[in-house]
Amino acid sequence: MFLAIDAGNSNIVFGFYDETKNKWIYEFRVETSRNLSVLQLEKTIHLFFLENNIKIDLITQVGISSVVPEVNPILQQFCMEYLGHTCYLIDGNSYKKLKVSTARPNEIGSDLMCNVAAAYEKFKDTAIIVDFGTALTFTAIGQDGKVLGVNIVPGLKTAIKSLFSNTSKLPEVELKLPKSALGRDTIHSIQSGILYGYTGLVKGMLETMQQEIGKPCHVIATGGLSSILTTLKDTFESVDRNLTMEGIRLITQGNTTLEMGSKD
Ligand SMILES: Nc1ncnc2c1ncn2[C@@H]1O[C@H](COP(=O)(O)OP(=O)(O)O)[C@@H](O)[C@H]1O
Ligand SMILES: CC(C)(COP(=O)(O)O)[C@@H](O)C(=O)NCCC(=O)O
Ligand SMILES: [K+]
Repeated sequence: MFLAIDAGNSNIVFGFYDETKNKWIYEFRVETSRNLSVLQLEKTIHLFFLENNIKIDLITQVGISSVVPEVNPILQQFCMEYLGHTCYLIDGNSYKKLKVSTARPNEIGSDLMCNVAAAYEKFKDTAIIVDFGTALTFTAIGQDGKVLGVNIVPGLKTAIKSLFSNTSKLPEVELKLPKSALGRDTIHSIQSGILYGYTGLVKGMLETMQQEIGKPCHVIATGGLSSILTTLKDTFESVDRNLTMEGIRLITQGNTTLEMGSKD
């Protein structure tokens, strides 16, 4: 069994891939805390393993993507102590040969690079990956797998939290699409503004990007919040919640069609 650990700014996701069944069989999330301790992580995971009858010995390999460097030592120590494994931490060296037309390839988040590897494996064609996490990101890949560009905006929850923390009177509202776009009270107004507003943002961004690329692209969504905007159901060719984990697996195992660069 392969274990992918995807450390994002809101959640650290542990994904378990069963190689005999060729599928992701479990997903486990913990909140990303910069004060996370190894002991705390071990306790939580231990319980999850017991509940799901997962045997540690079945884990043969561990790959990590992290965009939260503060938790890296904790995750590495966890792998060594609890799983008895060294882990492969994806970084700029993992994809140093990858064709990237952005100015500073090493700056790109490893989660986005994992998305690129997995989406290119799927389409082998121009594609845009929309990742609904703490940040909402758009990553464009060319026909040959070259990364054409990345756009970053505040994610849905981040936008809601930012209104709450920057105003006196706006509450933190549930991420729920209201029936009407015309807000009738404060909660409804925020929900409409964010959810219908982001619907337009995503559609507009995709249109602008495809115009610049000069052809229609495959568009795929991922991320913990990828199913909130039901208004976008016809915009995405597919929604793949495991895309980043799939990329972690492909890069760690050196199985990408893209020339990523050596992991040694
Ligand atoms: N099954 C789910 N249902 C609803 N929301 C979810 C689910 N899984 C994750 N989320 C939400 O998705 C967000 C995290 O998305 P994620 O893509 O993991 O972000 P990040 O990579 O920035 O940590 C969190 O706000 C979490 O509450
Ligand atoms: C854009 C991100 C913050 C997204 O992180 P997430 O929403 O998954 O927590 C992350 O990929 C990151 O820190 N990237 C570095 C900057 C870049 O990609 O150009
Ligand atoms: K992510």
